Amino acid sequence: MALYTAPIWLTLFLIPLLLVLKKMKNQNKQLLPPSPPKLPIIGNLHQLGALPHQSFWKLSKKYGPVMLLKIGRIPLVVISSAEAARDVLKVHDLDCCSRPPLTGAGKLSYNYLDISFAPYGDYWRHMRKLCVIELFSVKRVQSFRSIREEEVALLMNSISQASSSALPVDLSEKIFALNGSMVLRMAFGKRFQGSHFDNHRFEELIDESEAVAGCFTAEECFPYVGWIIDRFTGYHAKLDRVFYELDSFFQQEIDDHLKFGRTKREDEDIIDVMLKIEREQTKSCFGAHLTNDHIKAVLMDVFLAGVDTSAITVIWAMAELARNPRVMNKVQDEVREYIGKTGSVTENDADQLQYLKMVIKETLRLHPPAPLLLPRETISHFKVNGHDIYPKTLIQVNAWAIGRDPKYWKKPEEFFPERFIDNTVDFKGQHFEFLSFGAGRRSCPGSHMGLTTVEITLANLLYRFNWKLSGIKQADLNMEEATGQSLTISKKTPLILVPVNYLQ
Ligand code: HEM
Repeated sequence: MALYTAPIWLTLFLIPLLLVLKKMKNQNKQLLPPSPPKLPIIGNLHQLGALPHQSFWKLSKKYGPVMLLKIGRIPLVVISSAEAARDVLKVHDLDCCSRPPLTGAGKLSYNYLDISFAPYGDYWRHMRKLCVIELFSVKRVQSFRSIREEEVALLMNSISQASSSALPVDLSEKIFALNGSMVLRMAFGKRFQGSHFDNHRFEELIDESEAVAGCFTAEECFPYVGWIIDRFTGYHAKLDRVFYELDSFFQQEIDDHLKFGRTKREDEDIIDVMLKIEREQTKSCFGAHLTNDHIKAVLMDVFLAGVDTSAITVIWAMAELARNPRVMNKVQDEVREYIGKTGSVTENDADQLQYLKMVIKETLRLHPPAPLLLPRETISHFKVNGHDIYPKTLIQVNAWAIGRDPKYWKKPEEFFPERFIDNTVDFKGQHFEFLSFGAGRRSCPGSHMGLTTVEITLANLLYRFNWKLSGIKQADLNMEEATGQSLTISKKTPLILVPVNYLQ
């Protein structure tokens, strides 16, 4: 009996042991992406630099297009080629279409009730669908047309005054203010000039919100000790202040819209639309009722995603044109020939200007406002280029580096809009060498609104004025990127140009 039981016990012991050993062997076979050397505790944090997309680009030349970094305890995979971007944003889109739970984003989005920062799931799907249909559709964008045309006309008048005295204008300031006004009017249906909450404070608030929303706290990167750094930098106090200011502002606007006797407007603003949905909704929409917090979270998205991105694009475009007179003359000829002497460019006109569209494309290739898109978080395990990527990994796609890669672009550093003649490559999410609006499930739903704003602004600036540099040569125009921003990157120094009236 003992003779036979011994092998049975042995087998019962051996099988689990073999299984454990096999699992360990498989685990050893896992192929993580190459990594630059790390330091204890901080990992690769010291290699991020002031402009992470540029640092990642340099590192990727040595460590490849799929590269693993550690930011404290957080694993981060940086994607730097069109092929790997296709794998991540198309083939494995579903495996990595969530967003990391960032403290700042969580607070400013009323615990992820928005679209941009909400984790992937039913709620995000419903909310995104609702906003795509109700807020970002071609019809809705069209309904805001008069706002854009009026605001652009006001800007042209103010530049015209400066031009009559041959004064230089700070175009960066003016373009940010223009976009701020447009978004405020689209969201709240009124202008804020001269009030306590004027454009200047609004712009500051957007910058401050982006700075606290788009980054990890030290506590998230370094558990146990990070909170000391956060206390030292005043992160939470800053976040609370920004949240309080925006929240009271949004609440007041919602209350004003709910006031009895408010005159009904023909063109609904974003609060009108959201309040209508709140009134008419069926409970099944989100499994819960749409509340004021949902509305405020969407407003937050519209402000954070909608103001900076379009303004940054217009400013880079004007900077590139100012140092490329050949392109400047060609695009101005196109606009002026098409418009004649009518005095201004309408949105219908702007839509017909093919070379202008190429100028915008070329600007977005070289200067994508969100150079690393928005961070994604993986939901499940998958492989890219044979490398294992595990759940809860942060993914950043370096759209900026891919847009400058000589593998896909001839003379990539040159501002040459003609590269898009007879070229089907576009930024609509199907060509992974050109990712200014992202791709896949989390791609930008506001691209039509953004592009319409950029086109009408640029077309009028180019039609109404000739532009001269203020006391510097073209080659000396500062084209550096600003540091200290988190989600979007703008031009470092203000763009100062001298306007000369074309229509005397
Ligand atoms: C030139 C203008 C714009 C550019 C270049 C731009 C670019 C982007 C990029 C790169 C992303 C991230 C995509 C990804 O993670 O794959 C994004 C997301 C987003 N954008 Fe835009 N954007 C622009 C204008 C706008 C406007 C005007 C709005 C709305 C008013 C908007 C709303 C959003 C929202 C809500 C998301 C988050 C989508 C999600 O997570 O599901 N964007 N945008």
